[in-house]
Amino acid sequence: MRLFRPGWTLRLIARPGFQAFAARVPGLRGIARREGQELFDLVSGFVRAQVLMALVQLDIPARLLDGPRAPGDLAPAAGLGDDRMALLLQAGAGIGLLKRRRDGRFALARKGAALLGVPGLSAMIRHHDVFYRDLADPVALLRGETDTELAHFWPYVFGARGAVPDRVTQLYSDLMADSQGLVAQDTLAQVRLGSVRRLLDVGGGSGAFVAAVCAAHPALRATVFDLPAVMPSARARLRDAGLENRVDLHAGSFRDDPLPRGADAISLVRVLYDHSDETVSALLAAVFDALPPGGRLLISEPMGGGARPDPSGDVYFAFYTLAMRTGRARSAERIAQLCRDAGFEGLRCPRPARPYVTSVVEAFKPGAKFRESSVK
Ligand SMILES: C[S@@+](CC[C@H](N)C(=O)[O-])C[C@H]1O[C@@H](n2cnc3c(N)ncnc32)[C@H](O)[C@@H]1O
Repeated sequence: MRLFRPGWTLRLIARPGFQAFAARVPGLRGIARREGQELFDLVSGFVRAQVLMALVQLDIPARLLDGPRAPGDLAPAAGLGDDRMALLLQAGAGIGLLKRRRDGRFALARKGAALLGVPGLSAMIRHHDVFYRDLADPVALLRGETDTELAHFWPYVFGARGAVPDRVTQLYSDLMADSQGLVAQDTLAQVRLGSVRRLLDVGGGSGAFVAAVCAAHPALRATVFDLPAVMPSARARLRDAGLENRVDLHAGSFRDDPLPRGADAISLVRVLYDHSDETVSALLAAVFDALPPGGRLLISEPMGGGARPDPSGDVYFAFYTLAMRTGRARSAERIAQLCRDAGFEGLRCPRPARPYVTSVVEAFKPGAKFRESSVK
């Protein structure tokens, strides 16, 4: 007979009496306090996120960039009374974005300054009002009973073609392009594209990834393939970057149209997680078809659902894609399997530097060129 049934420690910890006991015992006390604080951080997570939202909506970090300010200085422009501004600034200091000075003024903390320095982060926070409304009843969301706003916010989710207002297309293109700098940086650090002659970026949005690749590889040419509605913003961005002679634009839907041929590498950056397994399998088959023997497939996006759950892929992106209703955050192993099913080999899943930014999977179409490059 076993002395202790499996899980006895968890049942012990779950007893209110044990919690009171642990708070008194040296050794256990430190652990209980730390875990208690972590638990409370989870309980108050939504309030923290809303404090962050208020700070960003009222431009407080930007307004503190020139130096510390008193609540009374900042209150009128925000339409708040001095006491409410003091409450908000105090909360901002509580979550580590601001610092309270002895004289009662508030200054930007390092994290608050970094928030301004990450392109697209403020815009991302601002658009979370939509996401939070979708999360208002998380069980209903999980049961599929919510008509989510995010599904309508991202117009291509249901395969829309051209019927989306320009303002909406521009908004999502900007959100994606702003955050693309970090994604491109982490992606390019994980792969060597020196031998690539032409890159086809499928779902390439307004061309921000291709622009970063062209800057890193001056001899490379590229094509951006995306929905017709996205083409005007891609054209404008690539023209501003002086890349109109190196990058072609190809309008189409990968659900309905063949992918252009002629590229020896194809990238899918933050594309797969928007779509169902069925759409992803069909897309990977089309990519396989469009590549020459030895051609390279590069997938880069936040991933989740793997053996080591993490708060970015398995909480944020998992629920974000759930609210979008068509896709899901997949693990590198799952993506690699879908690639193998499509015929790819030579799979690489390098360890991501910042999983909350992106993770990479690289694969090759079987063929002479792949064998040559893999021997190097
Ligand atoms: C999340 S955004 C990523 C954009 C860009 N790759 C990036 O990382 O910034 C997904 C992109 O896929 C494009 N897309 C979605 N469905 C598509 C389809 N059926 N055919 C072509 N592009 C599509 C969208 O228009 C959008 O630009």
